[in-house]
Amino acid sequence: MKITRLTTFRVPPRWTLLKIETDEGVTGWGEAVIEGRARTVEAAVHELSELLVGQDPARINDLWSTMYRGGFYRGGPILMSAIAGIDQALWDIKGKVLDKPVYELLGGLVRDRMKTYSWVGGDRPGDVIAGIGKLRQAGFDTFKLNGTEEFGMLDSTRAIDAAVARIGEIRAAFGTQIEFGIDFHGRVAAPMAKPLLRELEQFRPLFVEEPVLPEQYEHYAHLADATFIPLAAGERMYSRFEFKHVFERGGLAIVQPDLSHAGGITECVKIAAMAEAYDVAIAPHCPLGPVALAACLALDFVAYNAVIQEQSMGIHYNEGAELLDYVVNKDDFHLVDGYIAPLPGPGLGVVVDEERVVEASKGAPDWRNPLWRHADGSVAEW
Ligand SMILES: O=C(O)[C@H](O)[C@@H](O)[C@@H](O)[C@H](O)CO
Ligand SMILES: [Mg+2]
Repeated sequence: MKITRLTTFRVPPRWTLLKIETDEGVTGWGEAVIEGRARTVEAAVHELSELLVGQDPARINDLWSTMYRGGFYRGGPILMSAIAGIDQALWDIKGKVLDKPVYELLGGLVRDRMKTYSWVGGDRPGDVIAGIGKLRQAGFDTFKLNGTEEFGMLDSTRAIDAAVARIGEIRAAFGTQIEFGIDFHGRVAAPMAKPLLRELEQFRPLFVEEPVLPEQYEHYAHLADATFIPLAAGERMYSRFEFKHVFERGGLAIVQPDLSHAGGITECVKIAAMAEAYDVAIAPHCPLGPVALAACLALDFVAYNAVIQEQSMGIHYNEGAELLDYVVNKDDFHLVDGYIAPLPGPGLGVVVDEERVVEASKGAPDWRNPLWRHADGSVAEW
């Protein structure tokens, strides 16, 4: 079998679906995107296709090494997201050829169902109480919200109190009937992370995510020494070669690689194994589409230390399309009490509605994240 063509479809809300075709009619799908730089990753995919067309899609490990090592420069969000989407599609092809779900090819199920969580509150953690109430009726009991709005390197007591009050409202409204992670989203700098974590400790969040920016990863260990709140990060780390620094220094209780940013299934299976060796849990990041989620689930069902899965149903980014809009086998993604069963189909287990994808790709908007500024006019981390 030979790879014949790679086609990319930038579609609302902000995803890029990649289709890899072969000379025997088997096609695989992946999701190759960095949110906000879709065209850049798309260009990287088509540059990498020079290494793929004419090759045997079964040789995923060699194709992965060729893409990662063959171009001299390596790593980072653009190249690793391009490789990730291609890797997902190659695993999809392999599973379809062998008529097996990817998790079977990776050693079979380690669990019968996977816990998921749902976002509430949006960019500016607004009315999360109503959001949680609504989602609880859908069976969710675990949520994630942004912990702050713009936050200065040295911010006021009032800013800390506002963040704390919002979390306090959640516990007051729902007690311990629910769990929630708080995403600092990299908005909080090292000087403010410790005081903010201290004030939030009383509410026992499930985790605090990106407590500082990923390039400040050496602070994770210090922050972990100062708080009992489990710390999580990883969506802006792109390979096992980055994660190793975090494992060696410690500080993260949970790592959150994104299966569409950190090199795909091939790479994230390795990251999960490294994490387990350090007794670190894995909770794959996935604010994206159905193929990215299916790739996460392929990992979740084979990694012992996978603890919870982000999924984007109803997420504040999904304007113009919802998680399952491009999926034919929607029922396979049905959640029961927030849990999802293994996708039964071969490969990644997603039947893509190609006609809908092609239609949606016509004139797809270029999504950009907001550019925030502090009161003094300086750029604020979004
Ligand atoms: O935890 C999450 O889902 C992420 O922080 C998410 O908000 C961002 O990755 C966003 O998708 C970037 O455009
Ligand atoms: Mg996050």
